[in-house]
Formats: sequence, structure tokens, C-alpha cells
Amino acid sequence: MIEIEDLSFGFKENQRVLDSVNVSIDSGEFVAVVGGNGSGKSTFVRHLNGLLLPDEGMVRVRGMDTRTISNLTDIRRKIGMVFQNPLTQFVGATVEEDVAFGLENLACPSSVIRNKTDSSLSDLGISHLAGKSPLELSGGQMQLAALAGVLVLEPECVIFDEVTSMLDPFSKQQVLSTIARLHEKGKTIIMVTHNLEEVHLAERVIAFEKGRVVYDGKSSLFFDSPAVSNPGISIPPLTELALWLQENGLKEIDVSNPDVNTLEESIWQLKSRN
Ligand SMILES: Nc1ncnc2c1ncn2[C@@H]1O[C@H](COP(=O)(O)OP(=O)(O)OP(=O)(O)O)[C@@H](O)[C@H]1O
Repeated sequence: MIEIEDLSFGFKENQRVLDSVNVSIDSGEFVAVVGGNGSGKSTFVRHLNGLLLPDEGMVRVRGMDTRTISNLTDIRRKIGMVFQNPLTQFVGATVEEDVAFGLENLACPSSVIRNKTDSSLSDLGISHLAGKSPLELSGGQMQLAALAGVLVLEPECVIFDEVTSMLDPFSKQQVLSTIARLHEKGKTIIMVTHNLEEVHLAERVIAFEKGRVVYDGKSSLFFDSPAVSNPGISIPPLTELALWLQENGLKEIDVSNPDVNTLEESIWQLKSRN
């Protein structure tokens, strides 16, 4: 669905924020994009819907080159994006008006706008917020309202750029389960995250360091790869414990998605063996 060939980019001359990136993403994939601060993650995903254009190389979405300006409307309908701070995304005075805005821009008939707006809000369980100002919402509600505005346009792929980083644990869980549900329904998901505990939700991980891809593969193998020793990639504590147990004799332990109960059982198992 998305092909990135030899993509290089800098905000200034002689700067390489992205350096010869080659990646291809298929329809229906769930990809986590990770890396330290300033490694190029946001710059990378902003290339996927033409918010930034390559200095060298190319990005194609369903065969459409992002450098061809006339392709951009179609590309942005195929790839929606939700940002860390949703306030930058709202244009309507109420949630409902905001969600309807994209459809109005496409000159849809008002009955279609009404139906699609209602179902986008109800799919995300936020119909009760329709009449509220986006400024009155909690962090999690804001993310879901911004997502409703993206999903109403029925994109094939949704990019989430660090959307959970400012949320409390409950809202974080709510947003993550919504993302997982979208993936189950067949959407292509690209999720930039600092939180490596979220990596197990994805099937594939792309890790960046200094604008280069240092890992591109299964999420289940990521924590065993040399990429995790890169600066800026910190292993979650439970994964670190799982890796330690694995190194100390429990070869069968699943390090990709460890939970407290399984780890406790594994510790007892190891104790009884020694
Ligand atoms: N608009 C901009 N103008 C100039 N430099 C920028 C701009 N946006 C990002 N940069 C620089 O590009 C580099 C990569 O930034 P980017 O936001 O892509 O990194 P990131 O991996 O997403 O980081 P973080 O995890 O901190 O959000 C950084 O050095 C950053 O300072």
C-alpha cells in the first residue's frame, strides 16, 4: 500500500533527518514506529501522507507519488493522521461540527454528513460528546473526537503519532483498545510510540536511530534484536525481567508480551528447577 524508496530529508541544507529509508507497508498491517527523541519518527510518518515531501527518493501511496501535488487530496483521503496534541486538529466549535467538517469540504449532501457523523461518533462510543466544545474534553475524549474526524472520511490507513503520551492510564487503555479494534476491522495502522510496552500490539516494528532504520521486523523478535541497545530505546521493566528469565534457563518464555502473572509463574518455575 505504501512504498518508500531511498527517502532522505532535512529541514535545513546539509541536514539528514531521514537518511536513505527503504520501507514498504502492506494493506492491513499494524506497524509500531519507535526510536529515541529526535530520531526521525514524526518526520518519517509526515512523509506518508505528503505533509512533508522527500528531498531525495520517493513515497508512493497506492502507486501515487506524494511529490505530484494533484495526488495529495486522494493520498490524504487514504491516509488519516491523529497527532499527539489533538487541539491542533480541531476546527469546529463542537465535536459534531468538527467531525462533519471534512465531509462538508468534500461537498457531501447534508443527509450523508448527518448519518456518517452520527455513526463515526457512535462507533467510538462518544455520541454523548457531540454537542460539546472540543476544548471541554478530557485528553482521552479529545483523542477519540480527533479520531472520529479522521475515520468519518473512511481512510484505509490511520497514523497515530504519539497519541497516548499525554494520557492517564485509563484513557490510554481506551485509545489503545480503539486502535486495536480498528486493526481487527482491517485498517492499516501505523503507530509512533515512545512507550515500548505498546509495541506488542503491533505485528511489526520499525525502529529509527539518527534518521536510519535500525530494525524492521516482527514485534515478537524486536526485544531480542541488537536494535534495543540503541540509545533512546529503553526496554520496559517487565520485558527486561522476561529477557533475564530467558537468559537464565527459561528458553520458552514469551518476551514479546509478558504479563505479571505469567512472569510470577515463570519465576516459581525457575526457582523449582534450581
Ligand atoms: N519543523 C522543524 N524544523 C526544523 N527541524 C525540525 C523540525 N521538526 C523536527 N525537526 C528536527 O528533526 C529531527 C527529527 O525530529 P522528529 O520530530 O522527526 O523526531 P522524533 O523521533 O519524532 O522525536 P520525538 O520522539 O522527540 O518526537 C530533530 O532533530 C528535530 O529537532
